[in-house]
Amino acid sequence: MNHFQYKNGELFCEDISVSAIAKEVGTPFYLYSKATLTRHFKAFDSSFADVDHLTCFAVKSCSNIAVLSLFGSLGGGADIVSGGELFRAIRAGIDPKRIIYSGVGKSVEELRYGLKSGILLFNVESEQELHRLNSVAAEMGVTAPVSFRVNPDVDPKTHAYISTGLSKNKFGIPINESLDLYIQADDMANIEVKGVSCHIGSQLTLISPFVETLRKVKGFVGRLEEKGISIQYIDLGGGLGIVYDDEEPPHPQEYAEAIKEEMSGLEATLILEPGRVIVGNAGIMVTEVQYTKTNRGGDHEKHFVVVDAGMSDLSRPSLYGAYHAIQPVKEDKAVFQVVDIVGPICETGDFLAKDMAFPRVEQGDLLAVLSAGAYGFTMASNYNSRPRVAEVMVAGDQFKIIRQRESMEQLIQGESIPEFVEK
Ligand SMILES: Cc1ncc(COP(=O)(O)O)c(C=O)c1O
Ligand SMILES: N[C@@H](CCCC[NH3+])C(=O)O
Repeated sequence: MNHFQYKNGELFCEDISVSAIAKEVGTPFYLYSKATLTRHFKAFDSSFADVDHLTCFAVKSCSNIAVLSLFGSLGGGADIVSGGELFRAIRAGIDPKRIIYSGVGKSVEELRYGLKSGILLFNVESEQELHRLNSVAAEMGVTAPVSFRVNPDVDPKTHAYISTGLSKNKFGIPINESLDLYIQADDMANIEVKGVSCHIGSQLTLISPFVETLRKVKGFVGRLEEKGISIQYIDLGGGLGIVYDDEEPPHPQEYAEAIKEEMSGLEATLILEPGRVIVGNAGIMVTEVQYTKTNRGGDHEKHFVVVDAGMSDLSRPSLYGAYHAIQPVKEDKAVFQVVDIVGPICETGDFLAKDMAFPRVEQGDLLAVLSAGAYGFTMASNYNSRPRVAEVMVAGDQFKIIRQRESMEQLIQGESIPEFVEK
């Protein structure tokens, strides 16, 4: 359930019509519903209410500080993967003791920043990272709290580009080779071993890969205990899928029940890193039709709806062939035709939808691209020198721009013409 619904033929976000927002903000823009964000966060988090757990929202999925601050106020922490995300999380008021740091390529500077900030855990992804972290911590005279991200070699049965827990993926340390690393880390002066973490992929629609992973982790924790290494945190990562089209992902409650059953007997705090399941259907992208056209070949004709948002604003369709439902903001359009909905960017791969049966729309009509709250704005770029779009949050009958549309000046901010180029 989300708060993007039609009322009298007009799409509303909570109590405000999307057209009214577009009139003030211009297009394109991302639009988030506070009530939906809150509802989805609580639905996930409260499913684990009876176990010791921490929900660390995956910042990469939707990183606006207003969104992070909302989840912080609901008791959430943050799963970060860069110094930039750490900066955002702290600015949003998230307690560093609720921040965990994943990622295969943490730089010395980023490790230092994490240590200085006093984060809860570093999810270390390689032996070299462990050594780097130990020496940075030694140099700073502190101890680094560590989980290793183990790679359980479980097939998450999702898109190949967002599968992360197979042995052929770059993430984590093969679970079978991790024991020696734990023993090594346990002896290091500036490392405190605290947990085991994993994350097998994103947009999972089955529970079984999570359960298989947790079983492997559980077995591994037993082996660690035999070596005298006790584990305080078990981090299962994120990955629960959502409905974009006709998927049937499990409800967070079902997911939680399966996990809790497997966790029984373990004395550790459970950490979860959900992203998409919380924000995916709490945000849409609004775009305006610029042109419609038909390109005819010998034996075919192709209809295009050209809109003012493209792959630089929402890259998922181009990057993964991902499906996003698209609907006109005004519902009264009745004649359907099969169209490609494309952006203004000079790439054939710049599309938001391909061969979609779509009501006949006209120049100036507003379209809502649904399920755009996760990996939407955060994956936007300035390709074709397009300023990044605005982000807006609605709460009831109010809305606020939570990120201004970029200006032309911001587009070239930091650029300069050196003397040896100037005429
Ligand atoms: C380490 C890590 N944690 C959490 C997530 C969040 O995943 P999702 O948005 O699928 O819940 C990701 C992204 O897949 C990730 O790489
Ligand atoms: N960017 C991906 C998800 C990647 C998750 C990161 N580990 C998507 O849009 O589906």
